[in-house]
Amino acid sequence: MTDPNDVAAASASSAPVLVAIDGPAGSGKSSVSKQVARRLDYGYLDTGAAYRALAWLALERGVDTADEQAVRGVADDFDYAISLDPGDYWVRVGVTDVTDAIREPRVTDAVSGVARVRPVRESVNRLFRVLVAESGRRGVVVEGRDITTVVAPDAPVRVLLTAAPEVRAARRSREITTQDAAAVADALHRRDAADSTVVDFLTAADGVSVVDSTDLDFERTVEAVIDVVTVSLGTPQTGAPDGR
Ligand SMILES: Nc1ncnc2c1ncn2[C@@H]1O[C@H](COP(=O)(O)OP(=O)(O)O)[C@@H](O)[C@H]1O
Ligand SMILES: Nc1ccn([C@@H]2O[C@H](COP(=O)(O)OP(=O)(O)O)[C@@H](O)[C@H]2O)c(=O)n1
Repeated sequence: MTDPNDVAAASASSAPVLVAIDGPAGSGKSSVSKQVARRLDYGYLDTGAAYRALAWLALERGVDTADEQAVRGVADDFDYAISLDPGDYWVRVGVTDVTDAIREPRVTDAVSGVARVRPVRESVNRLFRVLVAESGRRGVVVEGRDITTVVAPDAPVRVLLTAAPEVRAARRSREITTQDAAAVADALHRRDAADSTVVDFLTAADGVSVVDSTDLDFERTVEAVIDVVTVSLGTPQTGAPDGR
């Protein structure tokens, strides 16, 4: 895990503009954030991938994710890397590419157990801040559950991306073809319930703008988030010409 001393060194370098996006499972955080980052020519940081990669590593090692002490042991030896390029997304643990493996249902089922361990959260949060500070980007879209409240409460742009539970479950079940829709919906609601005991990502904190995508298609959701960025930063945001 990252040396806390790295944080001071990292924060001394020029700080990218942060767009913080939180929300429940299936609200569109990853896909919308990635597209917003492309449009603005910003970096993109998927924070959930770190918790998923840690859960993957715990499963690889046969560690019971209900055992906090054992999970902390795995986190102490977590060689993690993630791409912040929205056009080239990958996640690695050591030399292993785990980009696809961390989306497997067995990992999804285990991830909340890992995410509820406080020292693990503190440790990955330090890592996120270093990744952003060292990104070399003029801005980074960071998405997760506690970005607007814990990881980057001072971010100039803070968004809570929501959608009705049945809409989120339907979106996720269209992606997962190895499980039936009822099982996917059940797993999603159970995970939200477990996760929301640790951080509140269902109500907007003060100063956080809500984008409800229940009745918006993907494109309109991206535009709604870019509108929040424009209003929050006070200038129209122009990104890369190939950002669309
Ligand atoms: N506004 C939207 N309308 C329809 N589908 C959407 C919308 N936003 C996201 N999606 C789709 O819903 C699915 C879940 O989105 P995802 O970005 O993985 O959500 P999250 O990261 O919040 O779990 C993806 O297949 C995505 O393409
Ligand atoms: N900032 C974050 C991001 C994710 N997580 C945890 O990581 C898990 C996976 O996050 P994710 O963003 O990949 O989940 P999806 O909503 O994309 O399915 C969540 O279910 C939470 O347990 C968290 O606790 N805090």
